[in-house]
Amino acid sequence: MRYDFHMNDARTAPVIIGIAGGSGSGKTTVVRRLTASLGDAKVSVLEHDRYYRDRSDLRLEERAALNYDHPDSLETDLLVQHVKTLRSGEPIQAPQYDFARHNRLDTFDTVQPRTAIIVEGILIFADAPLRALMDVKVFVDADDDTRFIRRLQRDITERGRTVQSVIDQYLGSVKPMHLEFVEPSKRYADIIVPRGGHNDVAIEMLLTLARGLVARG
Ligand SMILES: Nc1ncnc2c1ncn2[C@@H]1O[C@H](COP(=O)(O)OP(=O)(O)O)[C@@H](O)[C@H]1O
Ligand SMILES: O=c1ccn([C@@H]2O[C@H](COP(=O)(O)O)[C@@H](O)[C@H]2O)c(=O)[nH]1
Repeated sequence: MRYDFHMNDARTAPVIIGIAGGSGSGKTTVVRRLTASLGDAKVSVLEHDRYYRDRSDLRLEERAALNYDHPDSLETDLLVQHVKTLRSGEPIQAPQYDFARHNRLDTFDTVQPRTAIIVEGILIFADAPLRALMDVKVFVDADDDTRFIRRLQRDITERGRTVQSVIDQYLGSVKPMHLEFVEPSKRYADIIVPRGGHNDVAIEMLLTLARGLVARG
């Protein structure tokens, strides 16, 4: 079978796979399965989350009150530049982000150019220049209540939040921004994975596609 998408047949550039979906939908789970299937040596992952803007100008309480689900909260231009750099075969310095303190760290991770570049995040399909770089666009879907429950558990155990703060943030910004920006961006997906990161049939099909693309690289 031949996969054309919008890429050249004589591929030398890496295949760029976008994994989008609402918060708690299972994106990270899908990325892990792709990485395990293709092999660490062939895959680099760039999380859009790394590119939340630096707001050291604000106090922690002020940063905690910001809307982190609007596209303007992210430095997407820098991510676009980094994806282009990786595509041209050069490594990049990806920013590190501290979710507990809602701020960029002043340390970076070196990300190497590899055969497959996975770009992951809630808002990656909401940005036209970023979308244009992707060869395959996957949207991981899950019911809103399921996503909220997962987020509640994750934010309390991993991101230092209280139950009330997760509820307030969800109702104040996560849910309205999801409806305004994330859900409508699903229309750009080539593949939609229903029921999140543990949908074995859908994920197996995605892995077969990805292995085929990487083998051509
Ligand atoms: N289909 C599923 N059924 C049950 N738990 C799931 C499923 N998909 C993901 N999870 C769990 O839900 C949590 C959030 O998934 P994750 O992949 O981190 O979401 P995201 O990266 O989209 O925020 C994780 O603890 C993960 O193990
Ligand atoms: O400082 C921050 C930055 C982001 N968030 C929230 O993170 C999620 C996106 O992460 P997922 O892993 O996709 O859930 C987004 O909904 C932001 O609300 C934050 O709380 N604080």
